[in-house]
Amino acid sequence: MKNMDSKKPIRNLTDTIHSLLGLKSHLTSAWVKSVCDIIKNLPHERSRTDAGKSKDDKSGTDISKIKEELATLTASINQLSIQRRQILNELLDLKGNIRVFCRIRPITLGENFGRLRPVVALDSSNVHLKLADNKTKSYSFDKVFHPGSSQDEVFSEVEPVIKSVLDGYNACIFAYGQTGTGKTFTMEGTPDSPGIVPRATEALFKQAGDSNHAFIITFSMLEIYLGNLKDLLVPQPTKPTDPLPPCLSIQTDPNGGIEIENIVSIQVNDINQALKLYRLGCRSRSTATTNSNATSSRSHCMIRISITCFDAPERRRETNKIWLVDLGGSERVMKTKAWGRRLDEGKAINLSLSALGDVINALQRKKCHIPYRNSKLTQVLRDSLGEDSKTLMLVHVSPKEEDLCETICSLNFATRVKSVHLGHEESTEIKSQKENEMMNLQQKMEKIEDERLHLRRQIKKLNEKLENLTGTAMEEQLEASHFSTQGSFIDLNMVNKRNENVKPASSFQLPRFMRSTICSRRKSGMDHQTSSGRDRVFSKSRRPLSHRAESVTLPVKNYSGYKSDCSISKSTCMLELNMKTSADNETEYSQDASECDIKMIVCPEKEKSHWTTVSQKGQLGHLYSNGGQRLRKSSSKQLLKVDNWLDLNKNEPPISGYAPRNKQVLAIPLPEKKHGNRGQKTSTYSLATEKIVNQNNMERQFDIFTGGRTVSGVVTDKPPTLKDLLYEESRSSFIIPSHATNDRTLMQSQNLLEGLSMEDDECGSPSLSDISCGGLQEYDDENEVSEMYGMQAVKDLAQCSEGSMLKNSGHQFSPSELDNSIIDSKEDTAVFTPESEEKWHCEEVHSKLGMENSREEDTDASTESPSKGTITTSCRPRSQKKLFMDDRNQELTVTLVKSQGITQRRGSYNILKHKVQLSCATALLGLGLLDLGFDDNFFYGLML
Ligand SMILES: Nc1ncnc2c1ncn2[C@@H]1O[C@H](COP(=O)(O)OP(=O)(O)OP(=O)(O)O)[C@@H](O)[C@H]1O
Repeated sequence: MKNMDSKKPIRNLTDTIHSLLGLKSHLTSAWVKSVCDIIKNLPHERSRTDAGKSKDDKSGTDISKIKEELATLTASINQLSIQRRQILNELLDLKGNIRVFCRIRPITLGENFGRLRPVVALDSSNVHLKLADNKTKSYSFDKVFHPGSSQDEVFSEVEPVIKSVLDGYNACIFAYGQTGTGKTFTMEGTPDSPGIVPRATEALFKQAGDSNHAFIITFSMLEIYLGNLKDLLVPQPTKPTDPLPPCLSIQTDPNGGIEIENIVSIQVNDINQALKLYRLGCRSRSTATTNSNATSSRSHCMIRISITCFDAPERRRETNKIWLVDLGGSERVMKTKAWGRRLDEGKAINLSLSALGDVINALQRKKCHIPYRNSKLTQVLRDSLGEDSKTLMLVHVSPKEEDLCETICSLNFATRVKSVHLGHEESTEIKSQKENEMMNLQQKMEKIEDERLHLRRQIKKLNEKLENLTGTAMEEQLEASHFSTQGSFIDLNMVNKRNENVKPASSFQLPRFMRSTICSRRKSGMDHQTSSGRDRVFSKSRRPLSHRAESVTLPVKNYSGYKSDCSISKSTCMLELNMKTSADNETEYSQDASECDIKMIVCPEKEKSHWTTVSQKGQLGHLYSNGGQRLRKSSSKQLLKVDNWLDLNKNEPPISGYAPRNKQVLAIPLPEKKHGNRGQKTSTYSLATEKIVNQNNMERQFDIFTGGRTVSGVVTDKPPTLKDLLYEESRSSFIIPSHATNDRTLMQSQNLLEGLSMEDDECGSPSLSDISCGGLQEYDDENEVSEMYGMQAVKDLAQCSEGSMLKNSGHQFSPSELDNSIIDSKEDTAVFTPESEEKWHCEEVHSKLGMENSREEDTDASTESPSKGTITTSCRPRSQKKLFMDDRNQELTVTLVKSQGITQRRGSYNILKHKVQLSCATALLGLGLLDLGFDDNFFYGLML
C-alpha cells in the first residue's frame, strides 16, 4: 500500500484524500467489528509467514554474508599463492636453476672398507677427498649428504623443485654416479624408505590438492637403452609372435617444446595410481648383474609427470612437466671388465652421460650453442634443462677406497656441471649476503605458507557452515558458476559415467582438483563424439601402421645381418630373444634396434598438443580387452586413463601366454598354391582333456596333444590381465581369452600355440601379409573390410566387438541379426586346420554351412564328444582350406597369421628360398613399393 501510494503521481493526491474522506461515512461500528474479526483471524497466519520470512531473510543474509567472506578469503589466498610463487622463484634463482647435490653411500654390511676413508663430508656443502701420499682434495656443492643421511633429508632439499613444478616450471631431477653407489636407492628407495619418485609424486598430488585449481596429472615412463627409447609402460614382446610396441620418436615444436611421439601417457588421479604405474614400469627396466651391482641398471630410466591446469593464468605454463631420471651407472670398462652386451651398455651410458655433462656445462656458461643433439637423453630433456627450468643433479659416490678413481671422476663431472660457481667463484661476502637473502626469503615463504594454511582452514569452516545452510558448498557453487561462465568445464565424474563406464562409487572419490573439463576431455580424446571426426582425419592422413616400414617383421632368425634398416633391425631384435649369448642372457629384454631414430619434426601449430598422446592407431589395441577396443577404435590420439590400463593388471595370471583378444584376423584371400605339398606335418593336434576350472570366470582348461607334446591352455571369459601381456614367458601353456563363442579368438590362440609349440615342425614361409603387417592384420574400418572380404567379415568383426552395432555402407546389423549369424560354440565345432604346405588356415565350420561335411572329413578320432557348456575343439592337420560362406555365397578364408619364430625350414633349398624372399622384400621395401599401394598378393606373387 505504502509502495503503491508512493508510486502514485503527486497530482492524484487530492483525489486520494477525497476518496479517503468519502470512506469515512462507511466506518460504522459494525463494519469496524467485522474488520477487527478478520484481522483477529489473520495474526496467526501472518505471524507464521513473518517468522518464516524473517528466518529466510536471516538465512539468506547469512548465506550472502558467508559467500562474501568466502570470496574475500579466496581472493586473499590467491594473492598469497602468487606471492609464494614469486618468492620461491627468487629463492631458486638465488640457489641456482641448476643445483648439484652430492650423496655419499654408506658402507654396507660385508663390504671391505679399505685402509683409509677416502670420501668425507666435511660439512653440509663440502666433500673432502683423501688421496694417496697425504694429498687431499675438496669439492663444494649446493648440498652434501653424508652416508647417514636419510631419504627424508634428501627430499626436503628436493621439495622446492616440486613446488615450482606446480607453479608451471619444467624441472628435471637426475641421479648420477658410478654403478652401485645408490642412484636407484635415492630415486626409487625401498618400501620402508621411499625415494624421490614416490615422494615427489605424493608431494605433487598433495600440493595440487591444496591449491584451489584443477590439475590434470599424467604419468609416463621410458628408458633409454643402448641409445634407443623404450616405453616402460607398454608390454615388451617376450615371444616372437608378440606384436612390436610402437616406436618412440622425439619431436620438437616451434617453441622448443619436446614431445615424444607414441609414448603412453596415463592420467593419474592419485598417488596410488601413479605408484602402480611406476611399479609396472620398473618391472620392464633393463637390469643385469655386474661386478659392481647385482641389479645394475643398464639404461637411463626416465619418469615424466606432466601437469596441466587451464584456469591458472599465474602459472608459468598451462602444461609443464618434471622428469625424474635414474641415470645408468657410469663405469670404467677396464674395471668392470665388461664385454659383449655389458660393454655396449656401458659405452652407451658413458657417452650419453658425457653429452649430458656437456649440455649442462654449456647452459651454465650461457654458451650460444647447447649441444642437445649429441644424445637421445639430452634431446628428450631439451625443454626441461636450461634457464626456464629447474634442474637438480644428485651425484652419488662410493665411500670405498677401491672406488676412488670413479669417485674422482664423478665429483669432477659434478663440478663441471656446476661450473658457473667454478668459473666465477664468489667472494665470502657475496656468499653470506646471498645466504642472508635466501634466509629472508625462506622465512617469508614459511610465513606465507602459514597464512595460506590458516585461510584454507577458514574457508573449510565457512564451506561447512554454508553446506549446512544450503546443502551445497560455496566452493562448489563458485566453481560451478565460474565453470558455467567459462563454458568449458564439466565434471570428470560425469564424463566418466557417460563415456568410460567408470563406477560412480570410485569416481566420486576423485579429488576435486582432478575434475576434467570439456576442454580437457576434448584434448584427451575422452569425448568420443567430438574427437572421432578429427581422429578419423588424423588416422586417414597417416598410412595404416600395418603398412609402415616400422611394422615389418622378417623371419631372419638365422640371418641377422640386417642392421642398417630400421624395419629389419626391429625384427633382429625380436630374434635376439632367441639367440641368447651368454652375455646377453643376463640383460632383461630390451629392444635392440635402431628403430627409435630421432625425428626433429616441426609440428604445425594447430597440431601442437599439450597432451601426451598415444597416436599410433592400433598398435596399442592389443593391450585392451573390450573396453580397450572402444578406446582404440574411438580415437587414435587420446590420453589414456589409468583405470583402463591398470584394470588389465588386476589379477595374477593363472597361466602364461595371451592371444590378443582384440586382434581381428580377418579373411585374407590367399593366392592359389603353385606347388604341391612338401614337408608333410607329422604332428597331430587333438584335444585331450577339458574341464571347467573356474565356474565364476568360466575358465575351461584343456590339453592339446601336438607333436608328441601336451600343451595346456585355458579358455576364459575373464579379461586378460596386464601381467598376462607382460610377464609370461613359459612356453608350455596359453590363455585363450574368449568371447567363448568366438572361435576366431580360439584360432588365434591356436596359432599362438603353434608358435610356441611347433618349433620342431616345419612351416611355410610367411606371407608378405605377415611381413607387412608385423604379425597380424588389423582393420578398423568396417567399410574397408566389407569391400575386401564381404559382409560376413564385417559381421564377424562386429561379433568380435561383442555384438556392437556396426554400420556398413548403409547396411546396419543389429545385434540380433549378428547373433543369428554367429556359431553357437556350445553346439558347434571349431576345427583348426594347419594346412600342410605354406600357411595355416583355419576352418570355421558353420552349423548351417557344412558341419556334417566337416565331420565326414574328420579323420582324427581324438575329438571328444561335446559336453554341455564346453567347447569342443578338434585340431588336426588338413590339406584343405575353407571357408566362411556369406550371404552372397562368397568364399572367404580365414588365415591365421603365422608366428614369426617358427617359419624356418630345414635344408639348403629352403634357406636359399628364404634368402631370396628376404632380399626381394628388403629391396621392395627399400624402394618404397609398399608405399605405392601394392598389396600383399603382389608381393606374394613376386616371391613365389
Ligand atoms: N643411502 C643408502 N642407504 C642404504 N643403502 C644404500 C644406500 N645407497 C645405496 N644403497 C644400497 O646399495 C646397493 C646399490 O644401490 P643401487 O642399486 O641403488 O645403486 P645404483 O647406483 O642404482 O647402481 P646401478 O647404476 O648399477 O643401477 C643397494 O643394495 C642399495 O640398497
